[in-house]
Parts: sequence; structure tokens; C-alpha cells
Amino acid sequence: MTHTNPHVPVRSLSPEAADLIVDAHSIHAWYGSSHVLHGASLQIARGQTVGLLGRNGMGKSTLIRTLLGHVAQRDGHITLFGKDASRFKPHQVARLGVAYVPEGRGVFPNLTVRENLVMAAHRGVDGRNDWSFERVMATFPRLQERLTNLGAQLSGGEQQMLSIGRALMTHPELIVLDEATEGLAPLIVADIWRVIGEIRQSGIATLIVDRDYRRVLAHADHAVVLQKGQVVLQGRADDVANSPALASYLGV
Ligand SMILES: Nc1ncnc2c1ncn2[C@@H]1O[C@H](COP(=O)(O)OP(=O)(O)OP(=O)(O)O)[C@@H](O)[C@H]1O
Repeated sequence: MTHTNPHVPVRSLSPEAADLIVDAHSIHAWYGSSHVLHGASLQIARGQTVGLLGRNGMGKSTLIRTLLGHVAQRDGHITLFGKDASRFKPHQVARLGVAYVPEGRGVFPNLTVRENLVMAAHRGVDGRNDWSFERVMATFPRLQERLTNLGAQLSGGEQQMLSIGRALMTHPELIVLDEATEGLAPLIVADIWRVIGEIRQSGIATLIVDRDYRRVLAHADHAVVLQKGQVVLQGRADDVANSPALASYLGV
């Protein structure tokens, strides 16, 4: 089942709107002899927000890292933007227009906030250039006050904002957010969810992993639940939210 976001702008409502930008199936992944993903599948349509749910250790980060080319021991079929990316390396995936905001944020500690933002910036694959430095500043006013600070001098929440801002300035077709609000104060968490909502409105597809499953479901078009490396439940986010099986899969 695919379901496109009703809020995406006109450019995404073309006949290609139903296109899958991620189409992965029968995905297996291993860390050494530990077999972590057992035939998982995941689809993301253009402009769609997908929430990936599951208890700790069920393979969410591993599925993300496998799709993005970071897990070498893998098997299965991964198509990204119509290209066979089953054996792609991370830089090849990035070049297709996929921005990864990893757990732990990946900010360059010895560069200033401005340098962190500007060094990564480039036009989108389709030439888009709408996420300017000024727009990122308007989206994250806290970063504006920290422009000359080094990455290492920022709070965890500011680092997260910087990481998301940097991803936006690469004009991605897809942003992958793994535990974007982990360990942050409630006000900062609310601010990051506001931005996730703005990203959705702007028509960029998003794959979100977050412990707050209610917020994930509220922000997503589609949700996928993993258990022991397999998809056990998926569908429209509101259907998944109302599924009687959800609580047991999430252990809540
Ligand atoms: N680099 C690694 N080396 C070995 N085992 C790993 C590695 N990363 C994860 N694992 C194991 O793989 C399994 C899946 O982990 P993964 O991080 O994908 O789960 P998750 O659903 O994202 O959970 P969490 O919320 O705890 O991150 C777990 O048993 C974990 O211990």
C-alpha cells in the first residue's frame, strides 16, 4: 500500500508522485555471525513520511544503515530512485539525494556552525536550491546565535539542529532521521518535531526512527513495525496507530 502526503507541494503531485524512491525487499544483514535482519522490506514514495517502529534491538538502525550502504554483510534487493543500489556504498547513496542524520549527530566538532552548514551545501539532484542559509537560520533561530561557535561547543539539541540544517542544505529527496530527539530536553524535542513537520510540508520524503511512537505516527503517512529483523505490521500511519497488535509489538 502506498499513501502520498496530501500536504506536498504541486511539484510532487505529478504522475511520478506514486514513484517509489526506496524499494527494498528481502533484506538480510549480519554483524559477524549475528544475523540481525531476516528478510525485511521497506518502501518510501516520493514526498512520503515513513515511521519505522519497534522495540530496542529489533533492527531499526540496522535496516537504515543497510539501505544507506553502511552494513557490508547484507543480502536482498535495494532500489533507490529506480537504480539497483543493493551493493552501493554510502557516498553513492548520498549522491542520489539521500541525507542521513545519524544517531550521535555527526557534526564536525572543530568547524564552526557556519562552516558545518556551508561546507556541505549543494543544489539538489533536480537543481533545487530552496533551502538557503537564510532559510535554515529562520528555521533554527538558536543556530543563528551560535554561528561562530565550534560544533563541539554546542549543546546536544543545537548539534541535532545543526545536523538537520546541514542535511536540508544538501537539498535531499529523502532525509533519514535516526533517534533525532534522543536524550534532549522536552522544549528542544518539541522544536525538532516542529521542524520535522516543516520538512514534511516542504515535500521532502523522510524516514524517521524515534522512541516516541505516538509522535512518529502523528507525523508519518506510513508506518512499518519491526520485530526481530522482520516487518510484522505496516500500513497507513493512522491504521497502524489503531491496530490492536501495536502495543504488544512495541512492548507498551
Ligand atoms: N555494530 C554492531 N555490531 C554487532 N551487533 C550490533 C551492532 N549494531 C547493532 N547490533 C545488534 O543488532 C541488533 C539490532 O540493533 P539495532 O541497533 O539495529 O536495533 P534498533 O531497533 O535500532 O534498536 P535501538 O533502538 O536499541 O538502537 C541488536 O541485537 C544489536 O545489539
